[in-house]
Amino acid sequence: AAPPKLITKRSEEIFKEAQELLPGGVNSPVRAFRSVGGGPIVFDRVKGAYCYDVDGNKYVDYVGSWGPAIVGHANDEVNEALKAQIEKGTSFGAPCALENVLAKMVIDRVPSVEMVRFVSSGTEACLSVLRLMRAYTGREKVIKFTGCYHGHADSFLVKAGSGVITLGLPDSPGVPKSTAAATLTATYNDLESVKELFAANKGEVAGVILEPVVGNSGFIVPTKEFLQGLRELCTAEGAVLCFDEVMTGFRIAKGCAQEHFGITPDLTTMGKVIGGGLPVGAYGGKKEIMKMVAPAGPMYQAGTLSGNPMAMTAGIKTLEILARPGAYEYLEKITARLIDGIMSAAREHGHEITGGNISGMFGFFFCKGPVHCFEDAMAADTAKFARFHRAMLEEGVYLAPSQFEAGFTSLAHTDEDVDATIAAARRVFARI
Ligand SMILES: Cc1ncc(COP(=O)(O)O)c(CN[C@@H](CN)CCC(=O)O)c1O
Repeated sequence: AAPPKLITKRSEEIFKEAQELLPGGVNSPVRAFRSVGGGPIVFDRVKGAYCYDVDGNKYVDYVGSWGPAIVGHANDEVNEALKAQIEKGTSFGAPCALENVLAKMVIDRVPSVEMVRFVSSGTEACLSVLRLMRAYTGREKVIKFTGCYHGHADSFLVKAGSGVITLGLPDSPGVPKSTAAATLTATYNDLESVKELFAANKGEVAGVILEPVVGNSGFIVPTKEFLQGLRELCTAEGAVLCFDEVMTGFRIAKGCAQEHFGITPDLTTMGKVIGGGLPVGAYGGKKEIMKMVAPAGPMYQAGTLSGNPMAMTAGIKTLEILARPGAYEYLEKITARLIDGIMSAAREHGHEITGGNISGMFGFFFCKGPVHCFEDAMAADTAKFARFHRAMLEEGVYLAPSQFEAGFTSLAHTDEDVDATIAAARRVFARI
């Protein structure tokens, strides 16, 4: 059957103008659709599981603003709470009780986090935690993993995963060689590669940072042995273990990926979900380490809008909704059905595919698999992914515009949405 005709005239006009105003026409690279081709869809509004573009088209949205929209876009309860707060002002630049409320909710849910500092993005949380690892240990080197992305601070743009890899730039221009030199890169799910780095840099490694479930090379799950091994290695080497839970936090489980796998990091970074769609990042962990942070301790870190009452309000309401009975069971049920349906549809039409989900985070690769690390993910047929992405847009399904990104569901996605998506995938796999 011929694909439905998708009218995107207004999107094209707006994006054309944007390209004269914003680098690449966007304020974040992945939004430009460069790795899937075709022009991006310009959103007019979002609600629940759906996004609506400026040409009046409606899509089931599996990006959800890259994670924050876990209780559904423009959730009525979140909006009500924000409307009430806005009357009291959007930013104080002074202490506010709401910061204590969200901090207590985070600390209650994540036992390894005894103290937390709010910032305004995941990048800010990760660059702060890097400085904290170094301040706490007095060491300078850090170990990260190929294909993991921790925001765009200089030290992390060394074989970063999201964005940089999608744009095919393994190292970003502008990152000083001296800075990059202090970042060691290992292979995900490969404990030997980490041991080698520790051995080659004896006593110099401040810490190890990783995505405890990778979302920035596509969806890649760690083995429990890998996480357990990292935990033991860091303890033995006197290095700090940091889980970057900006994407996995409060999505993989109520207590984050660290609860799901039963492994306890020393520090955790968070973002996305805890802002409920407003700008929030956070880093936290053992009091002994967090007490290094100014003004309690000597490590400086600050932010004008850190902990602002609007962002705290959205985060508080979002975590409240997620704490209701059955929330995570629901995310697991609909997301497992979605990814199983997509993979069955692919196989029915002879397409190689591998993938999976944990709770409301999922992903798939167009290759035989299994995919244990970024190097494995590079086998994926990205040209096929691009065709699939565009064809699914024509069917009214909005997927992450890169093979090297994960997908996200929400409490607003229904069985009907999932069934419609699987039916669309079946039609598309028959013709791509
Ligand atoms: C594990 C992890 N750590 C840190 C970050 C950076 O967070 P932000 O600075 O974008 O809030 C992210 C941001 N994720 C990307 C999605 N690949 C955000 C989308 C974008 O870059 O536009 C992340 O996934």
